[in-house]
Amino acid sequence: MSTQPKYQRVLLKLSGESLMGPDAFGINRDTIMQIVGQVKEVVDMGVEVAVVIGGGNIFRGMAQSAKGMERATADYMGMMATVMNALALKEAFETVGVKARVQSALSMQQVAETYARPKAIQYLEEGKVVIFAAGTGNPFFTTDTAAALRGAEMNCDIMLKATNVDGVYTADPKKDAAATRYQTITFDEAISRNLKVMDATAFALCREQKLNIVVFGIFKEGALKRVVAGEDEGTLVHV
Ligand SMILES: Nc1ncnc2c1ncn2[C@@H]1O[C@H](COP(=O)(O)OP(=O)(O)OP(=O)(O)O)[C@@H](O)[C@H]1O
Ligand SMILES: O=c1ccn([C@@H]2O[C@H](COP(=O)(O)O)[C@@H](O)[C@H]2O)c(=O)[nH]1
Repeated sequence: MSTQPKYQRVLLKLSGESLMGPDAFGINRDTIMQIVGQVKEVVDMGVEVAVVIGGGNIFRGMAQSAKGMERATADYMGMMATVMNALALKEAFETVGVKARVQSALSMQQVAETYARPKAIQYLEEGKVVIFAAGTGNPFFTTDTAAALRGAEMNCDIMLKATNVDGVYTADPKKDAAATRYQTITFDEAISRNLKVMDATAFALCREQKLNIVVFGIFKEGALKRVVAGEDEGTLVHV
């Protein structure tokens, strides 16, 4: 019997670093195909998937050259890094037979469509994966905030933050071996404890819009499907 999804429309936030796999920067082919395979599993369940992609895998490598630059200029470079990731993701989706469209918050008409909410919703209703690139289109923000924004605009049932850790911990698990994972946590607690898994602006927008989040590890086989089916996977951040 096929698994029934708990959510009909999801906003999947993929960190740029999740595309690196074992590499030091850039996009690892096997890793991107593994991620796309997980998304295909939930598309095949009939779930509508919107993706916001980060840029850390490309942008962190340029951090040295961004030093001394105006913050806004560096941020525009960061947003352009997310466009590169979005194009790579779209190609990867098409190789496994999943129709995908890229919409960019910054206009670059030869490269991608510019973000338009009604068109994006139409694509989702048609079963296409919509990849949102260039974050919010504004410097001083992050792609986590873009994910909260697009998740609310697309009327998504949940935001799924796919990352390289398997949930929200009492402290950064990469720095504190004694940190323990929450099964669930409220937005109020996550914000007041200053947990750095997501930025405070993104948490605050999700709280205000009542858009719950599941933080989970994308490298665990079948994790996305389990999250979408409502099984116990990762950490639920809720109102
Ligand atoms: N309390 C915490 N619980 C879980 N993870 C935490 C916590 N505090 C900090 N982190 C860190 O947050 C990171 C999650 O961020 P993520 O992978 O989404 O990166 P990002 O900076 O948003 O994306 P990108 O790579 O695109 O810039 C993890 O690598 C983890 O080490
Ligand atoms: O709305 C946005 C989103 C992103 N940026 C810039 O891009 C990089 C990469 O995004 P991550 O969320 O870190 O993956 C980010 O560091 C910002 O410099 C932005 O300016 N506005």
